[in-house]
Parts: sequence; C-alpha cells; structure tokens
Amino acid sequence: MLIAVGSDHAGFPLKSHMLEALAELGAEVKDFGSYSPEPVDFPDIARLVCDAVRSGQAGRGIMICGTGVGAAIAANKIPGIRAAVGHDIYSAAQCVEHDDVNVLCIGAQVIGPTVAAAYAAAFLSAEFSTETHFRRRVEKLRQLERTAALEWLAAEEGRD
Ligand SMILES: O=C(CO)[C@H](O)[C@H](O)[C@H](O)COP(=O)(O)O
Repeated sequence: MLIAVGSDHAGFPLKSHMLEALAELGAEVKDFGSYSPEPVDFPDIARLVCDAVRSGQAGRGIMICGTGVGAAIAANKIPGIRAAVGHDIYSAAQCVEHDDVNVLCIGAQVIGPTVAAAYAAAFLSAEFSTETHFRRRVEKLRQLERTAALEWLAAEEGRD
C-alpha cells in the first residue's frame, strides 16, 4: 500500500523523520512536499495528499502541519477523505478500526519524531472493523458528505 505524505513548512522538519520511519517500516511512500522550510499553505499540500488517497493512488495519507488541526480541517473538506488528528497510539489505531480514517494528521509543534513514528505505525497497521455498526456509521458519514454538499450548493444557488 502506497502512503502519501505531505507537510507545510511547520511540519517540514518532522516529515523528514517520518519518511525515514516509514522506510524502516518497509512502507512504499510518495512525498507530496513541501520540500523546503519556506512558508506554504497547508490546504495546498493537503489537497495533493488527499487527491492521491481518494483516487486510489495511495492507500492512506499522513499530513503534518504545526498542530495537525489545519491539515485535518482541509482534508475533511475533500469528499472521500476521513481525516483525524492522532496524537496518541490508541486514537491513531482506533480511528481506522471504527471510523475508517484514511488520512492521519500530526502536529510537528506538538510531538517529536519518535512518538510520531509510533503513531504512524499504529495508524498503518490498523484495519477497518467488519462490525456492522462501524460500517453503518461510516456509510452515514458518506451520506452526510453528499447531502450536506448538495444542500450547501442549493442554498448558494438560491442566493444568486
Ligand atoms: O498548524 C498549522 C495549522 O493548523 C500550521 O502548520 C501553522 O503552524 C500555523 O497555522 C501557523 O502558521 P505560520 O505560517 O507558521 O505562522
């Protein structure tokens, strides 16, 4: 499974460590930038990572910004993406098992390289549960994504 990885400038230093950690795990990785500490806007990189995931090019994504929060907000705007900030081992695995999260967002200003690597390993080794109630809830997330977008578009058209 290919892992799409990206960061903004705040996440850039941690991304280098993350790429090394993922290589040690034997993961196949595509780095979507940023490629320097120059300021960039996290929505731009999140879009690249999430497009790789939702197109099927990548199985999962890891986004790193200062807190993980902006990256998660951006990622969750993209249909087909279920992103979560994961700053503990339990959540990093449980978010996949229960919620089928496909993009983990990490804050480089919150945690260091060793724990970030542990969260990534927990995230990547977790699988979505086959239990019916988890599947039902994720299906409702899909419906919510679609109905909320359609309602929003209809309201926008009504304002024209
Ligand atoms: O954490 C972030 C968004 O949630 C970003 O990575 C930045 O750290 C944060 O927005 C601050 O931005 P700045 O350009 O580094 O001042």
